[in-house]
Amino acid sequence: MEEEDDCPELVPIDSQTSSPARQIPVTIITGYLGAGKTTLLNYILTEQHNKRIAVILNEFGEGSALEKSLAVSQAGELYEEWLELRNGCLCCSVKDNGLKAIENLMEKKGKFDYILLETTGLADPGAVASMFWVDAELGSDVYLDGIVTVIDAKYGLQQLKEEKADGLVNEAARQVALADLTIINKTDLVEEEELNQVRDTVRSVNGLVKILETQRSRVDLSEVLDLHSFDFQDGAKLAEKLQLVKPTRPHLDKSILTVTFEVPGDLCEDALNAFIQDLLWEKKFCNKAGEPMTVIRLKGIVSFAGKAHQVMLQGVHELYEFNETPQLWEENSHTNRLVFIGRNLDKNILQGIFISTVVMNGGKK
Ligand SMILES: Nc1nc2c(ncn2[C@@H]2O[C@H](COP(=O)(O)OP(=O)(O)OP(=O)(O)O)[C@@H](O)[C@H]2O)c(=O)[nH]1
Ligand SMILES: [Zn+2]
Repeated sequence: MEEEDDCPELVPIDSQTSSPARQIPVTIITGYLGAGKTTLLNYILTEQHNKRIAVILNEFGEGSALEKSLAVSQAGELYEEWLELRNGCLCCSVKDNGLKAIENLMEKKGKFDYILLETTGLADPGAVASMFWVDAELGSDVYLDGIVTVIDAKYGLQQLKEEKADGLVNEAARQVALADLTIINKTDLVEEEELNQVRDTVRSVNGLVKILETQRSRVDLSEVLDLHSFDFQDGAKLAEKLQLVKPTRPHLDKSILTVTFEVPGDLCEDALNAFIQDLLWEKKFCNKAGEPMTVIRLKGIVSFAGKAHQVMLQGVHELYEFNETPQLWEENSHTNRLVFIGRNLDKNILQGIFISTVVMNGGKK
């Protein structure tokens, strides 16, 4: 988000003043136009009766000063709340009004157990995800549980392949790149062969993502809710997952893909900050063709010199953070694992820069 720069500095609120209430998970449901997002929401609402679920049928990301509604469902009843997204910087507008609206609503209607947020088909879920993430540090009532991307089995491939003018990132592919879970929906409309192509293409973009296949978005709810995708308490789970990631081969032109590498040793924290900022913010690193590498999603488990615990690295767009996990390193087996999802990524170049600038002693023992 270019607008980021215009945001006022946020000052941490004294966390002592707010009671240490349980945080409420937010799942972002995204996906291209007509893929089946609303169908999924409705399915979850009818299936899930034990949770008080708030649904934000919102068009965050469109950026215009329109009135937006916030629908809350409880035991089959639907409340609707209107909120106004004032003009101005998108991230501030979404952050201030979106989060405030949720918090106001909770004050009025009591706490929810869960929040589902449907973005518009063309929205960049990264921008929406950022609002919850940034606020987490400020002691927000809510936290981001995961990003779910619904894909149309029939038109998904075409949508993923569409080339954007001026080399802009294809929105459908970006949604897949950011997803923690993808749901390939409308499988009734395609033959096996076509479905395989969609699945392979999704996998080619995102080597980490879990893929489900559905009709009418009917999923096992336990596979969609409470993913804890950003939960650093669960560092072991991410470490395990990262080990299984395979680098992907591009299926699409100008495509987004996943690269991953494993490097032994300890890292210098300042150097890692510099590396990530050069990569995410400055776009300083280029592939062999001289095109700047663009990272949309970043995950890792790393070892900082002098720290006994494993550290989780998470990045969405231009935001990233490190968090110490409860996991301790085993003696002499400090292995840094990183996964990058983005465009124009060249694994060898990236790994080379990483080893020479971030790993202590340039990776030499
Ligand atoms: N054949 C078929 N149609 C489906 C399936 N799932 C949803 N649909 C239909 O596809 C259309 C779009 O579904 P929605 O759930 O509204 O999709 P959406 O992603 O919310 O759409 P937008 O909000 O407009 O971007 C509706 O007419 C659904 O009834 C499916 O599995 N098979
Ligand atoms: Zn919809």
